[in-house]
Amino acid sequence: MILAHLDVVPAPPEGWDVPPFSGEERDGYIYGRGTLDDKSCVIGVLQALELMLKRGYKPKRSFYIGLGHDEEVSGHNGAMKIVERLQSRGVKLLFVLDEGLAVLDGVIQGVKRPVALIGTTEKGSITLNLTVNQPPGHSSMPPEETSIGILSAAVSRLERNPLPNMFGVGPEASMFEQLAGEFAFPLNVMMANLWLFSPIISRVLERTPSSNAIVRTTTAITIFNAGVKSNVIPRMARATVNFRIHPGQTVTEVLDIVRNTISDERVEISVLNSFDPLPISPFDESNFGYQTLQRTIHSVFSAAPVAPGVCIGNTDSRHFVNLTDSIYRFSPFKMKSEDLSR
Ligand SMILES: CCCCCCCC/C=C\CCCCCCCC(=O)N[C@@H](CCSC)C(=O)O
Repeated sequence: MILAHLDVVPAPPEGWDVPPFSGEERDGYIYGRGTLDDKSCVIGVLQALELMLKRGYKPKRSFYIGLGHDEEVSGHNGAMKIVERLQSRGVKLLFVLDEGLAVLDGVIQGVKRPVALIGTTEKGSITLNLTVNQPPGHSSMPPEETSIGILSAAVSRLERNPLPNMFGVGPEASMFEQLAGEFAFPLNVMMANLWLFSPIISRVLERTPSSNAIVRTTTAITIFNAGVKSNVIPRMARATVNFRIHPGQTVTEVLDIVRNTISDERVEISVLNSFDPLPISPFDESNFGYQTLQRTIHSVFSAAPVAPGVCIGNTDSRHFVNLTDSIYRFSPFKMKSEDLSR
């Protein structure tokens, strides 16, 4: 089954080089909200179908295409409905391919050649609302601590105390072991001997946001709200925090750590949504899905070695776990380090 999604996150009008829905082509790039996530995969799938139809191609086995329309808001009415329908028909899938990792070109420090990473698992996620309620008042007679001050301190504690570096206890270690030969000396030796060098490698990886994301559960403060008037101390302050959970941890473990870090009963913690990291899909030589994907990647990006990786973002494919144990996340485009912020 091949998945992609049509929806995009909202586009604020300001801050764009070109209008966000123009799809303008400039210097070899298509600009527009959702170009990478996930229009490129949608168009890739549709163009491939069109080409196969034109050529009268007859596939050896049947396959499904699933195009979701609400991936960015958890896929409740898209992917989840597709899964329900397939389950009601008793369908089992050989493998699922969805968006995800890509051909990384200069993204992994120390690796010269572009490398294709197939996401064989996906991080979990937990989103929390932190709320502080304190008596409101006039700014001329402020109390020692306000709802805003208490919440800011809690949020700051979360940022200053990241969750532990878990490198070596998760599947990201397999990625570095398989790519060891791509690094120059002495990194190649270190990557091939993680049993000895993982303490050093783990410290290096946490220095940049993209590699930090694969060694730990990350903490991102995404919404912060309080106050409506400059001379009024508000009753309520609220922040939303999103954690992406490393495959070696669970929602429950993360929640316990967060409670201990905040350690302030005035901060009410409520869970907006959560799910554990996804199971690791097989990537051995006998696995049909992984091997098919690897062969196909080689035929298009011939210079790129292929390795399994951890998808740091979430995809619709997580809803398919009861239909197959083989779920792969790969978007067929090259990504450079400057593209990571796009
Ligand atoms: C050693 C360095 C490795 C660095 C790896 C970084 C590679 C980054 C490449 C791709 C990014 C992955 C993106 C996956 C697709 C994410 C899609 C998405 O945004 N999904 C939403 C879903 C929301 S569901 C509530 C999300 O927020 O994750």
